[in-house]
Amino acid sequence: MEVLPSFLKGKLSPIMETRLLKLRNVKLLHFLEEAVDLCEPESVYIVEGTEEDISEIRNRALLTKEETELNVKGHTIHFDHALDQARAREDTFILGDRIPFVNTKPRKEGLEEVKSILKGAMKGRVMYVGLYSLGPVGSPAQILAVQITDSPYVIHSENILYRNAYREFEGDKDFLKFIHSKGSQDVKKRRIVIDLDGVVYSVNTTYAGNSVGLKKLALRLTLNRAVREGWLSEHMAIVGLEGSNGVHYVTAAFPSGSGKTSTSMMGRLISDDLAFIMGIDGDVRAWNPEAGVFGIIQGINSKDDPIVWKVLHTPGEVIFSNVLMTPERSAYWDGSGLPEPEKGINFSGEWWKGKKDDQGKPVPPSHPNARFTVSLKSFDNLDPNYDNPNGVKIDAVIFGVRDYKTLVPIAEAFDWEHGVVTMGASMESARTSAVIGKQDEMEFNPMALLDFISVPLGKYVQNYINFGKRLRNPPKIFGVNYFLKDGDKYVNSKEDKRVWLRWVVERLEGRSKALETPIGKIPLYEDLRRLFGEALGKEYSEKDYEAQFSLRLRGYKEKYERILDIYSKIDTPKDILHIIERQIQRIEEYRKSMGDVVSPFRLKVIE
Ligand SMILES: Nc1nc2c(ncn2[C@@H]2O[C@H](COP(=O)(O)OP(=O)(O)OP(=O)(O)O)[C@@H](O)[C@H]2O)c(=O)[nH]1
Ligand SMILES: O=C([O-])CC(=O)C(=O)O
Ligand SMILES: [Mn+2]
Repeated sequence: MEVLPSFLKGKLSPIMETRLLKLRNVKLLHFLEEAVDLCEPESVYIVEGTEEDISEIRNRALLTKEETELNVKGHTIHFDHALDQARAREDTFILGDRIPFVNTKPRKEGLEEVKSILKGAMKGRVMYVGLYSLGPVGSPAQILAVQITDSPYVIHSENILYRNAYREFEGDKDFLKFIHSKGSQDVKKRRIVIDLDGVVYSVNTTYAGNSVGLKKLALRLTLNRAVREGWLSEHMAIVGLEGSNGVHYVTAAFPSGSGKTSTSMMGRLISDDLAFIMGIDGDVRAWNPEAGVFGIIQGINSKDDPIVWKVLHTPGEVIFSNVLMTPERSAYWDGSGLPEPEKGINFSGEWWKGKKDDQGKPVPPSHPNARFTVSLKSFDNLDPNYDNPNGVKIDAVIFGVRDYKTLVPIAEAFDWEHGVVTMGASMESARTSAVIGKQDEMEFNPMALLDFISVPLGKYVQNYINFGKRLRNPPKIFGVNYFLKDGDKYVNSKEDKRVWLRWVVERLEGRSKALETPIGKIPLYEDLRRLFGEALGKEYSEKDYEAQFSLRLRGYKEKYERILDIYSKIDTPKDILHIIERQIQRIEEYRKSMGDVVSPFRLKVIE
């Protein structure tokens, strides 16, 4: 492969030509041919990932006005279209046969539609080709991926969020394939089309959750592969928690907008959003597919989030998206604790205090799903193992939800299967602004993967259970809820999660006891009082404990009846249904003898 194929003639500078031909990757050439024929770009830019490359792409994002420089060195701001501020669930399809809970489209129809929109979409534009590795290079979790896009903002984001891996593409290696075009940004023609065996297409959107292929689009592909190969590709943070016997790494699933990034800042950061998890010699090991954070900015303040606050106020590479740019060119967002500016520029254009939209609704200065994009390397709590090809050993798994009414702040499962089924597969959580559409409605969201499941759900849960069976000593599983309310007030503050995480560590090290309940094991008052003192220097009253840990058994019963109903109607293995049925039976027995709401002071200590 010494000569350039004809479809690329006139589209590559001599440097780019050398870069491409050096790889001798015929599969890559075939992919480029498809993209060039379809999108008809003026030229092609191969990203090698050198420092010059990275700064060149950042400059191009500024030149095309996809980003604007802020008044701190290295900081830029990007705006997505006012109607393109979050993941577009309704416009996202997996090609192929119907699968319950998955938005599918017949293959031929889906491909024809998206290709007709992408036809010629890059005319007069540069087509960027980013070459990355999901997971540390040389690890069992390494999966190569190629992003094609006409948006320098998208490539700039990926250079921050993923590991450039140009050299790994030498030879005929396989890779995941993503083609994105910002198109005309007509949201009516926004489509995200996922071919599980082929290319993922995304057009007429720039919001990173829809356009950055390696993030949530790749998750559908890797989840599907993981189920076929017997490992787990999850929507989870990975964090190291210090205990008396060293560091315990845990993974933590929370639906979008519900606690992954904030939990990952409570200990040693490995990952804030995604995890590849494999069984290796009987242990569980996990890797971060990513190398950066695309985090929610609303509510980030100096007291609750000192680590993120520092990153967002220090010179260095940061892309802010959909916050307010003040006349002094600084970034402002809601919940920062700073006074609201009088005016600025935001996702709706010019913004001023009191601005209303077409329907007369107030326009907030920053969008509730406004975000920051930053390399992991910028965080003071980054764990030295973040890029270790061996990953880290996982001792516990957390499944967390946003449940205002029923679930206790933390409970430990009886065992792996009980936790996987009644905590992970049974998650119900309130929708947040990370998805376009109605907010705050409770929805079924198994393992925080509702939008990303790409296999039948029963099969997915069975893979989880089988995964545990192959382990020497399966991790303990915990169910968490940071969002319980009494009336309209949260019963916990944001920092209380430190205490729940300490309890996890003490359970792993055998230093805290537990109370038996029908839904799992919960903390004792005495242990929590001690931990609130140690972790936060806070008094913890019996009244607080009772408000947080009373078992709302009627709510629990109704929840598991809904879950049983859902799983009974799809193709679910019998053993999984039995675990839910036994949970309902246990709740009913307790409820009959103890009533609808049971104070934790009436429960017995088990260990
Ligand atoms: N009330 C309350 N809010 C919290 C707590 N922890 C986090 N939040 C808020 O919940 C929102 C989402 O938290 P994140 O940790 O960013 O959620 P995430 O799971 O990383 O979300 P994605 O990045 O969309 O996947 C933010 O606005 C936080 O400020 C908590 O303990 N209590
Ligand atoms: O993908 C996104 O848009 C951001 C994110 O982390 C999520 O929604 O889970
Ligand atoms: Mn996050």
